[in-house]
Amino acid sequence: MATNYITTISKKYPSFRDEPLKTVYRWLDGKRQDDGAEGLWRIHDTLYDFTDFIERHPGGPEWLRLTKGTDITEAFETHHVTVRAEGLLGKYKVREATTPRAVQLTFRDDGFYRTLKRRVRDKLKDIDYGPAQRSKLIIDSMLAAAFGLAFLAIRLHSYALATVSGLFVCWTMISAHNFFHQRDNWRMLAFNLAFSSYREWRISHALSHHNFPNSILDLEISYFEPFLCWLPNPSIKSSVKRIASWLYGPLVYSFLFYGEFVKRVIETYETGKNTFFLDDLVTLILPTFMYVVGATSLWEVIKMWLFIVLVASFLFGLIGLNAAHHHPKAVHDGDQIPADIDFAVYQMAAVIDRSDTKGSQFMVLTSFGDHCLHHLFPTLDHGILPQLYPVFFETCREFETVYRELPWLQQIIGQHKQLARVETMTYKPSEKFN
Ligand code: HEM
Repeated sequence: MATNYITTISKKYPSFRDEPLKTVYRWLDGKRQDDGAEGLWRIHDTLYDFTDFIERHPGGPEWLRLTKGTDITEAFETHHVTVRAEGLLGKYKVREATTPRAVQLTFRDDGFYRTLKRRVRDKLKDIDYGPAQRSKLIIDSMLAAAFGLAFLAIRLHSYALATVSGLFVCWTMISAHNFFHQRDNWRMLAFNLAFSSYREWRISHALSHHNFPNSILDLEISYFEPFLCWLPNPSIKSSVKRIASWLYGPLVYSFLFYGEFVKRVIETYETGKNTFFLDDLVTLILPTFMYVVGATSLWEVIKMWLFIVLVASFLFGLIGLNAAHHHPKAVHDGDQIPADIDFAVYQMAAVIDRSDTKGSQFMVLTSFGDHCLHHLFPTLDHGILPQLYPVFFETCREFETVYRELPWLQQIIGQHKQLARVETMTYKPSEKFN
């Protein structure tokens, strides 16, 4: 039978996507307008009212508070591996939705994702959870190293040591990403170490990017579009931008963290909506510590701290934007994908894993490693993901979907080729890779 293809997972061009100030709250407003959730929460084709459940939600109240009025199908499916959450749905059901879903990703009971989830659920009963504890030890050690090096840097007036401190700030933040995907816990706050916000990333990264990677619904695509454009669409990237972005890309990486802060200041000023919370003060802990223990001038501390943030930002961009999504063979909106694509198959289409970090828990935790499995089960600690490969590969074979991986150098070269790519391609799940 001939396969039908589609070129986007979003049936409708997302509302507010092209507004000049792209923010997480505007993204949620757009979903409220487009998702047919009628002011409630939508899962598949049913509407629910979880108002009374918000404060009791084991994952934390924020997830449900933020998503009222939107379709949470993908988030609901991926954030609950056990059947407990599904068992609660009946209690909160209101009625059937009147419009079809805006996103064309499927979760058939006999499809790839649900089959794999059942197998993972069984597997989780007898795996070793020791590595999840080790993840905590790793992030705690990196946090301590970031502070220790910042102390030495300010005492010895050494920008070389400040650079290494920046590396540890970056690694700490990437590892904190493992924790903000999970139920509320203090380690997620480490993500706020350098002007970033775990709260905003739970929307832009966990709800937007994770569920709809490389699509027009992915904020990690639209945020960068004025500067770095990965969609293969000549109408949004001129010939000059396609190549010039290779040169100024590193500058974009360096100012990512400052940019996030400035954007939130502008948003608060322009919309009157406060986007700052008590946890944003975490950003000030490192410079305050440097000032207290460094016994030097405030100006010295500010200069060196801003330098540490710059280094951390550059490395975060370098690692994050070359991690797994922007190789020319990774599907981007505009490329052809099979119609009715299963959620898991779409994730595999949009991810090419890093092969060189496999097997090292430290490397995986600090490089967005084991990314495919992480997209499929974001609440599972990165430390335990390697134990799931046997059931994952078994399911890949059964559904004739090829798992793809490449070393970092090829990911970096691929990311630059993707910035230049304007021709679209067709993704065939069973097609051989390499
Ligand atoms: C935007 C949608 C949602 C998100 C992002 C979300 C996120 C999460 C997260 C991060 C956890 C912690 C997982 C862990 O530590 O293993 C969790 C647990 C849980 N959530 Fe949600 N959740 C959502 C919607 C819901 C809804 C609608 C229900 C109930 C009807 C629900 C019920 C539960 C339950 C029972 C748990 C405990 C863990 C389990 O037994 O699976 N969640 N959720």
